[in-house]
Amino acid sequence: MECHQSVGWTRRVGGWRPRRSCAVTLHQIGPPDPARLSKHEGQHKYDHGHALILCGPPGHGGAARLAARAALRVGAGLVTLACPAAAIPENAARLDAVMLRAVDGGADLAQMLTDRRLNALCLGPGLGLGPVQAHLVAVALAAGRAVVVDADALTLIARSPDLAAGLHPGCILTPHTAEFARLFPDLAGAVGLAARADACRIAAGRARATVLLKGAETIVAGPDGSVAVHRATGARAAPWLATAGAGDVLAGLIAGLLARGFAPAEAAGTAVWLHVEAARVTGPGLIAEDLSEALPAVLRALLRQAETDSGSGVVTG
Ligand SMILES: NC(=O)C1=CN([C@@H]2O[C@H](COP(=O)(O)OP(=O)(O)OC[C@H]3O[C@@H](n4cnc5c(N)ncnc54)[C@H](O)[C@@H]3O)[C@@H](O)[C@H]2O)[C@@H](O)CC1
Ligand SMILES: Nc1ncnc2c1ncn2[C@@H]1O[C@H](COP(=O)(O)OP(=O)(O)O)[C@@H](O)[C@H]1O
Repeated sequence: MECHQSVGWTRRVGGWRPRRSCAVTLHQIGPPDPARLSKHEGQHKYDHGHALILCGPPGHGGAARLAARAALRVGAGLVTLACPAAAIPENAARLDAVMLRAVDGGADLAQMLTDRRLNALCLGPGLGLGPVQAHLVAVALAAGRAVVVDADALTLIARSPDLAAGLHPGCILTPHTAEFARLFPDLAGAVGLAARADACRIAAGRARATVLLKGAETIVAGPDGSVAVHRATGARAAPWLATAGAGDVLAGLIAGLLARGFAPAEAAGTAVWLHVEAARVTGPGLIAEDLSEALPAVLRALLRQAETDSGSGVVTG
């Protein structure tokens, strides 16, 4: 899709401004390559990575649990939920395949991250907005892992230039419109696809990270200036995604794909497509819990199509 929008920045009085009037290609995010999502004979769980999902205090764990289950469903080999010790009983009662570790602050997290096999983190869903959580975000960013920065972690970063300075190219920021406005107030208010894409591209350059701006038209912009869009409109409409926790599931999907070794922009685009496809498979009545449960059918259909296209007719997955 050809889209008239700016490329590059120019310095003007009052700060950086996008350069206008160049035409760049806004890539459409389509179905992922099934070969990237399959698992092969002879591989073991550590070949598919280990995602760590940070969780908030007792009574606030639902969002992180949704993310953790999505990370596991999309194929991360292992997923661990790190929560305050006081929240272990609640989470243990609600989780089986997802593992649990007590993390009461930044020092505990730093100790845990000495295990290099924990290769992807998810920060923010239901995390909380206090100083303990801010320290967790600082430690997680400093660890230099692939990181999904969502929900409360975005709000903390918007409040703290020091935290924002810790962002790096391994980060994927996943704001909804209000979170985007908190992070980038001067870029908020863009109306229309081209303007939103432009705002997202500038934000990614500024953050030195991938930015995924959520909505019926979701934009994924990389720090290298690349921009892509997934349009859940028309034949791919998914209005039942407007439900509490859908964004937490998306964050978990991205974290799971990062654990599997996907690069940030590829993880973001693949997750957005799978998320919408899972919503479309489920249809009316969808709640966030349904998205992960719909994933096996979505993945199987993708893999079956690939087998049919290659002519073998055998689904190996
Ligand atoms: N089941 C759960 O445990 C859930 C927990 N959640 C957690 O609740 C915390 C607060 O997240 P919220 O996003 O609700 O709240 P926020 O504190 O980020 O802000 C929500 C406000 O932003 C406005 N807004 C504008 N555009 C919006 C958009 N596109 N999407 C959403 N809000 C928009 C809304 O009107 C609302 O007043 C996070 O930690 C989040 O992870 C939510 O994700 C919902 C589900
Ligand atoms: N009308 C819609 N059409 C398509 N996708 C939508 C629609 N409304 C919301 N979504 C998607 O659902 C998710 C909602 O995320 P978010 O706003 O963070 O909610 P929550 O914080 O409750 O998880 C995003 O991925 C967004 O793109």
